[in-house]
Amino acid sequence: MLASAQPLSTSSPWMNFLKFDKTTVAVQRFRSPWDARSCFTWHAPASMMRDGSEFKIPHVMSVAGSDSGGGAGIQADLKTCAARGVYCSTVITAVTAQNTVGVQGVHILPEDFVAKQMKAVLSDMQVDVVKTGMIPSVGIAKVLLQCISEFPIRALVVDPVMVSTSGDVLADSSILPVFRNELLPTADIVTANLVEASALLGGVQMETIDDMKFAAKSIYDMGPRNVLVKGGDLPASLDAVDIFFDGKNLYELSSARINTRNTHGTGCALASCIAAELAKGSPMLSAIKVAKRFIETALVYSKDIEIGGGLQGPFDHLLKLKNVPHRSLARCLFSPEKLLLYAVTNSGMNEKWGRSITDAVKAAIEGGATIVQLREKNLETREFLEAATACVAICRSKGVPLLINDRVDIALACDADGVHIGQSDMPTCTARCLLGSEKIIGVSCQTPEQAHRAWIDGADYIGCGGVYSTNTKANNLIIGLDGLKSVCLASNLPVVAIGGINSSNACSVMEIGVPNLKGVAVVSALFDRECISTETGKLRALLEEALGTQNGGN
Ligand SMILES: Nc1ncnc2c1ncn2[C@@H]1O[C@H](COP(=O)(O)OP(=O)(O)O)[C@@H](O)[C@H]1O
Ligand SMILES: Cc1ncc(COP(=O)(O)O)c(N)n1
Repeated sequence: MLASAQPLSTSSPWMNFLKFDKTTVAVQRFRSPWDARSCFTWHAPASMMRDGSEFKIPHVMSVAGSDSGGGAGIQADLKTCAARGVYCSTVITAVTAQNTVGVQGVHILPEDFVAKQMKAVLSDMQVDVVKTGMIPSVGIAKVLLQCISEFPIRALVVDPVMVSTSGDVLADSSILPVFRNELLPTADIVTANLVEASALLGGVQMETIDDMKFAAKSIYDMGPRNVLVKGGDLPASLDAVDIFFDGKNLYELSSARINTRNTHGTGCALASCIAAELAKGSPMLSAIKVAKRFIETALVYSKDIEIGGGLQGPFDHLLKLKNVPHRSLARCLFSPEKLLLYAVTNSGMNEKWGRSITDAVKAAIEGGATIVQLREKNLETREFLEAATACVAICRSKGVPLLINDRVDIALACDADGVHIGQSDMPTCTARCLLGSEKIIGVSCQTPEQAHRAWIDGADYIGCGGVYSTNTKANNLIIGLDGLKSVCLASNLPVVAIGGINSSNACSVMEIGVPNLKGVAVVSALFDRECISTETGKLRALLEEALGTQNGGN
């Protein structure tokens, strides 16, 4: 259940009188009606609560400007929420023509159209948290205040965007009174950078941590429930220090200052990450700590990426842009025909013959393997990852897909083409969530029920066996050719047969007469032989012949 908000009056009775010098801060303080609401008495994490059969997805609505360069504004909010696993709807207040050099133009949207966007979202979707960025006009601020008074939300995060990192004005000083008198008093948190904090406080100097502490307390006196003063631009500080004030305690939140030009949009991402964590149900201080860590991690990851030629570059919220170790080599698209001769490695056999995994994989590909799986049960993770990364490079250069047995983490880390999982490994749908839609997932099935399930759960192919007895898998059930056929018939997925298959029985397997049986997976008959490439070549020729006979017979 969401906590419901008290309706908010649009006329503002919470006028504060602040005198902005450090000695006298005379404050007449009226808290907003939101003080009375229980927006932070979280009944249960909003995230992933099962309500009947449906998941309640934490939802942030971002009310902000569009940054054509994609680093800040709405674009930053969308990426941040996606990275944090939270749904983000967007109400665009202005469209900016912007890049890493600066802001070349600002087109403010008509306030009635901003209102239309807001109502469209709020009237239909259950928004947990509203996060505001660029509010470029008093009219748009009023529209926002009106809308959030009409619809229940759990929290309001205000990032009082005024000037871009490049120094361009995004909201002029005419916005300050409505910020001070109306928006801030309704906010659960305000996240102001040094320039914004100074502007809100009528131009106070912001040069030291003590100035930031003073500012946090003074802004708090304008009515928000919490204040974060961000020190990204604090000249004298070696660390990136932010000051958080919750009305009782002051916190100095410090992280390493990352030496990079790619800090465009950090403020937007910080605020939307706080909003995302609040939407999941986090208390305020932990939401801020998570957000700060999120920024630090993203900046470390992105410190050397090059997008645009200006002074302030964007960073990578999703930590994905560099994750293509072999970017010059195209990923293999999976087609069922690739299952024809499926080579599955075995570390014991490589040890026996004194071969490295990479040499074994190279030889199998040379002989004509059409797909390779690394099935390494003895290697430590580090060693396995190194070998897998090398094998990905080899396989990709030859257009042969490489899958990892069981280890989704290794597959992700080395950017393999996918995984092969068994019935007692990670569930297929969980593996799919982790791997995304592009990776190949193969599932071992021995029964028609398992085969049907694999199809429903989003597998790409089925590995079916043991067709014959084998000593590469202990206690393996032998299902024979009949079992193989019934599995094939139970699923629309392509099937590869496995278990004791070699050049003397491969043709009989391929001749069972089901169109979705696409090939054979082989371990010993390739890797427990003196010359892997010769054995692979022989088997490939036999399979081609069996295929030719089948196609000729059609
Ligand atoms: N170079 C940096 N290294 C680490 N953290 C940074 C760096 N620059 C900014 N931050 C952090 O990013 C967040 C946004 O801060 P800031 O850049 O001051 O906001 P804005 O983008 O609104 O100007 C803060 O948590 C700040 O500490
Ligand atoms: C549309 C829009 N919103 C916010 C910012 C602030 O981001 P930054 O301070 O990093 O320039 C921006 N530049 N553009």
